[in-house]
Amino acid sequence: MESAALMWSVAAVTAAVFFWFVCIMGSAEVKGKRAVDLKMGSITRDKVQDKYKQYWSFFRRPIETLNSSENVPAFVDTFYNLVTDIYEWGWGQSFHFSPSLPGRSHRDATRIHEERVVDLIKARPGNRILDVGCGVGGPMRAIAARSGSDVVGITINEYQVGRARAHNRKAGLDAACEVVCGNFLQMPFGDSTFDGAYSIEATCHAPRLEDVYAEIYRVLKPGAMYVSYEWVTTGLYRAGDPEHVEAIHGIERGDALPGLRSQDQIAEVARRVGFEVIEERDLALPPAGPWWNRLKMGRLAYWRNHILVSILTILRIAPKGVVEVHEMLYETAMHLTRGGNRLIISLKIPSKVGKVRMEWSVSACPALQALNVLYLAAGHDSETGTVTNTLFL
Ligand SMILES: C=C(CC[C@@H](C)[C@H]1CC[C@H]2C3=CC[C@H]4[C@H](C)[C@@H](O)CC[C@]4(C)[C@H]3CC[C@]12C)C(C)C
Ligand SMILES: C[S@@+](CC[C@H](N)C(=O)[O-])C[C@H]1O[C@@H](n2cnc3c(N)ncnc32)[C@H](O)[C@@H]1O
Repeated sequence: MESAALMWSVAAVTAAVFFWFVCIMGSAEVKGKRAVDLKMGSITRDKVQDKYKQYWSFFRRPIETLNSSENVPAFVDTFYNLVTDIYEWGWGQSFHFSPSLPGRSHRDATRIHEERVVDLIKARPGNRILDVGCGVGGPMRAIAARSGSDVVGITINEYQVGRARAHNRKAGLDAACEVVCGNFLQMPFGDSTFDGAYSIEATCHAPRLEDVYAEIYRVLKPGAMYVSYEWVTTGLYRAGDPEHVEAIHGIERGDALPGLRSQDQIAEVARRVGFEVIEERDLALPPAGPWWNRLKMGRLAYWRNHILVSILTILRIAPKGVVEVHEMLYETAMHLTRGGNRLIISLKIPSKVGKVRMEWSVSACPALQALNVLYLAAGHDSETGTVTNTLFL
């Protein structure tokens, strides 16, 4: 009798520890996803491993063949089927980095970085704003809530559309946020139909940046503003250094990128399609804290997540293939950290491009600088050529 009671107690404790490990420790940052709910987007369970292998062999090809390939959007779609739930579970609803802000949480830094868009493109209540490559809509909700604008997001991935709509409803923002499934290289929107646009770490998936920038230019009303947070290689990147090349290729393979562009190419492309470039800035440079800091979540956290996905796969709760996808993301995180530490990749060159001309003057505001925030004042007037606008970046 006593040994039966002991066995039951051991079983109960084991179950409680397992529940805590999976459901509490393994729950999403923003409680959006739990480890036990990991799916692989719209891919059926039995196809996950095959799809992962197809993805991997496609993105291991030489970059020159990738950026001329018509198949890139289809493989980017597969990539987001494979990673969307893991991103939500391990990172949250905003699939991007942000400059780290001393004394502020990652969550705050993310929101501040997103809300900065509102000022940059001057989004106002009643405006129609386009989110190019919207993911599951973390930025879209922050920007709609902050600006009172209506935001229309586009993503190539159907599964993300469902996730974004569900989050919008839950946040009570479904009237202000619309999500469309489509290719940003051929958008299903009329010419001159948006008052502003932004893209956050999304246009790096385009094989040719011209194509997506030209589409954005087409759908913007004359004078409207566009801001893009781009992933780029910096001037320190040396194509002859094997360590640099390995880091950059690792980032491209593990993030479905058909070839990273260098920092001096972005504004040039924007001009070529008709934009006037108003301002360009590398937010990875001081005073901003390193964007890759957040990846230093510690080997323990990665190890815990690895054990979790392995157990869930053995129990057939998670589909076969999840462990490989998780492993790929871990490798990618290592390459991103290496690239960041060597300063050969910068993830933040927001280039603010618009169809109007404005004069900019930069002045330092000590109080704001303490938060690693820069203060910009712009002057421009319709009659005299100088209106006053104050932007907090
Ligand atoms: C802009 C893009 C995505 C940027 C980031 C949101 C993601 C890049 C690498 C991802 C991650 C790497 C390691 C994962 C970890 C192994 C896992 O346990 C939990 C999730 C990760 C932290 C995951 C989260 C998202 C990233 C940081 C690209 C695609 C253009
Ligand atoms: C790294 S995520 C960023 C998502 C979002 N901007 C955010 O910060 O949370 C990149 C997004 O770009 C989208 N994307 C990539 N290529 C696309 C294409 N050709 N057409 C539409 N969306 C695309 C992906 O589906 C994904 O939603």
